[in-house]
Amino acid sequence: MSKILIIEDDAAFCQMLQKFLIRNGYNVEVSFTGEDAKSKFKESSFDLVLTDLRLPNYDGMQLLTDFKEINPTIQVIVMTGYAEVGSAVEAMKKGAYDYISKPFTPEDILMQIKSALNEEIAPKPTKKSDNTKNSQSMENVDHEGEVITGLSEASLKLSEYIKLVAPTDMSVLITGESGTGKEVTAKAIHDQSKRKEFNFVAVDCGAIPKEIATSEFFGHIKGSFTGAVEDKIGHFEAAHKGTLFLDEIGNLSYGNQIQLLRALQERKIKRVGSTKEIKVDVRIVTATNEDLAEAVEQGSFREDLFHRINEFSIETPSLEDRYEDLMLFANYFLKKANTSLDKQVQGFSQDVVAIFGKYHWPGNLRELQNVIKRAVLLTTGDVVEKEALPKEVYKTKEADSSEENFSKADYEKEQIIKALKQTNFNKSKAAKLLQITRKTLYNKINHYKLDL
Ligand SMILES: Nc1ncnc2c1ncn2[C@@H]1O[C@H](COP(=O)(O)OP(=O)(O)OP(=O)(O)O)[C@@H](O)[C@H]1O
Repeated sequence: MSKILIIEDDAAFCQMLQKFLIRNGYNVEVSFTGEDAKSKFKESSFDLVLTDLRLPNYDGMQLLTDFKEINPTIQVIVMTGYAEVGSAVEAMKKGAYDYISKPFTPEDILMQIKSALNEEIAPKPTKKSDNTKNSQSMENVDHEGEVITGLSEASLKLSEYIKLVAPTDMSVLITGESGTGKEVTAKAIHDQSKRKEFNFVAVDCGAIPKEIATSEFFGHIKGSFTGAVEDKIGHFEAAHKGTLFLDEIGNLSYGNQIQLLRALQERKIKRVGSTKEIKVDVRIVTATNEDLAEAVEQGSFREDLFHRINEFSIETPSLEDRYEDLMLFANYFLKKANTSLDKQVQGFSQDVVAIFGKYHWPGNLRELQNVIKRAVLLTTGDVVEKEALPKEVYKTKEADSSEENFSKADYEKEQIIKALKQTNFNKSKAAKLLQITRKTLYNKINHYKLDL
């Protein structure tokens, strides 16, 4: 049985990966820090190392060099963020076998491991969702994501809009704060459309370096540039007859916006290095947590493209706006965490329910999900207790005397003005800086009657 060492500081992710690999017949050890990994590596012999490059208090590249010094034949696969391709290439120069960009599917990592260990690779299933790999993450290892509809007015309205627009071919712009379920909404539109038998291709425009965006969108042919070692289809072709979901569309460079607009208008694309036009039939769904209309006014987003992608718009509500659904989501995330971490936590203590109700959840559903997953990991009893929650969830709004409120208000006002100045009065960016939602920022601007 081959022995694998995983080094990753995200404990929950690490354990999920460990379980998945154990289920696939490997002997797996994990380390959350570089120091620990090094001592484990010295003590016992491994066939393969799977390591993150960014580790607390340890340079991942140095760790790779150390491993290679101890055992020059060790196979190392590095896990990187999409934007870190440069360091991945450097890692390979230092002897890493390969790199894999996060998020990745379980099948992808399994294939790479098998290939590194020279094991036989089973043929990939040919189901339609194969091309949707960008939209999947390790979250899908243990649990097929369900979509919770919710019963609050805001949730019902969201479902109604999805139902209404899904069967049409209209392009949809989904706006909403970070973590409110924009991608889930885009997928629901696809699943309820006549395109559902074809691919849903999700692309995070914020994570694609602008130099490679053209080839990512439209593909390339072998030899068209250094590194184009074989023909590659782009996201447009992959989404043919299906749905192309462009997340964080506001992050596209101006040049890429022009290319995108042209492809949408002409419904034809050309791969980089090729003169052949290829017809594509894609429905476009986009998402942003920026104020695109403001970006248009400021000249950083093209107005023609804005209208082209915004035939219909949907706003995903913040968790604050769907508070009636909070425990519905909490219980669902508990079930999901139990499944992925192999735990049997039954519920939440009264204290925790009260804390959840008071907290304003700036990171919305994603934050709720992360808080619950972490809490499930830390819980040894039947129910999640306050101690398993991160402090910031229950340490808010505790000081409530009017004097404190007064000085707090002054301080808050000052911070808001400072953040707005710092971001050139871009409210989305200022809200991000202040770690509050855009809506909360607008409310506070009104509340303090700030004249901007
Ligand atoms: N209706 C829902 N039912 C179940 N889970 C949901 C639902 N909506 C969102 N989630 C979960 O909440 C998390 C955040 O959702 P999603 O990624 O769609 O948000 P987002 O708005 O696209 O985030 P970002 O702005 O950061 O890209 C995901 O893990 C998703 O599975």
